Amino acid sequence: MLVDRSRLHIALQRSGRLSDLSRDLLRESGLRIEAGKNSLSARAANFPADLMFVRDDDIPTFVSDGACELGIVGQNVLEEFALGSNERGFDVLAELGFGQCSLRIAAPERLPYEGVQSLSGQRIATSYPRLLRRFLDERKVDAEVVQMKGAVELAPRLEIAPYICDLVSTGATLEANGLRPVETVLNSQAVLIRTRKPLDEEREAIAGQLLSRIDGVLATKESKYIMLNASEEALERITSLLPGAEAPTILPLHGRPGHFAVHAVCQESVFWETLQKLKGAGASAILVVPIEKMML
Ligand SMILES: Nc1ncnc2c1ncn2[C@@H]1O[C@H](COP(=O)(O)OP(=O)(O)OP(=O)(O)O)[C@@H](O)[C@H]1O
Ligand SMILES: O=P(O)(O)OC[C@H]1O[C@H](OP(=O)(O)OP(=O)(O)O)[C@H](O)[C@@H]1O
Ligand SMILES: [Mg+2]
Repeated sequence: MLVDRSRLHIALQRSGRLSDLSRDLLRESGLRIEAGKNSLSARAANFPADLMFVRDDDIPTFVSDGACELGIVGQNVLEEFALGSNERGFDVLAELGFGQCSLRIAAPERLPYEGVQSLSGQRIATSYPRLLRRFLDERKVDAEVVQMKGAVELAPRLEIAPYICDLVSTGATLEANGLRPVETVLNSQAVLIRTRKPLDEEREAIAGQLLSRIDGVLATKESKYIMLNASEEALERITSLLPGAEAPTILPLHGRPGHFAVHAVCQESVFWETLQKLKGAGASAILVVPIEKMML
């Protein structure tokens, strides 16, 4: 079947750390996706979008070429790709808050390390040669970059290179291989990207619809709806304590003159400390409830 250009094409990782979370985000945005683990593509049953399940390394190319209008990929893969191309063919639309990891240089536990100059004249194994080279150049360190496709943590044991530069999140893989992180090259998370190639009017409208739903999903993840009661004198202090709430609604409480209900959408995390401060400022009957959907 040829590509249906009346639909939107979204490139997602087929199988790996970002796969389930990318699909979840689209599902939360209302797309009904019925695809088995082995499918290479899927049609959203209730939205004019087709999902393409590919290797994450291919996503920046597909989106830059316009083969897929949108894609979800880690900043690490995206920036490595961008450093190797003359023109930027994509725009980053949103940071998605999952797939957090860092590209870090690590050294064997037994090797002393006294800052980046310790890397001078040394070999460093990595799957991210361009990001690593940029890091070294910016610090005027002359080291040899050895490229590996995977299992980079094995390089010191195999005497391929004493240092490595690879993705780290918990640090468990480094520790299991007798390594410790010494430098951070890039902090990364999954991002939503779109092609810079112009879309026709119809697909621009479909993309706009999906993007506003995704914005809504991302906003609700952090947001909470707060309700509380307070006396008139305490209102100013209490509203100033509400995190990320712009214009709270203030309603008189029936049968309690001088007392009000305050309702607000807080677009930042609401911690126990905040609730304690609100209580200390005179708030009572404080309720914090999750928000299911939001369209800004
Ligand atoms: N330990 C980690 N914790 C959190 N996120 C990670 C971690 N390792 C990698 N990631 C993020 O998830 C992305 C995908 O990682 P994964 O290991 O599934 O990639 P891959 O093996 O290259 O997969 P593919 O088969 O698609 O090429 C990485 O590019 C990075 O953005
Ligand atoms: O700091 P940690 O939590 O231990 O995570 C780090 C590991 O995660 C990634 O590999 P992954 O497990 O995704 O396998 P891969 O080799 O297939 O990329 C990365 O390449 C590290 O090896
Ligand atoms: Mg890959």
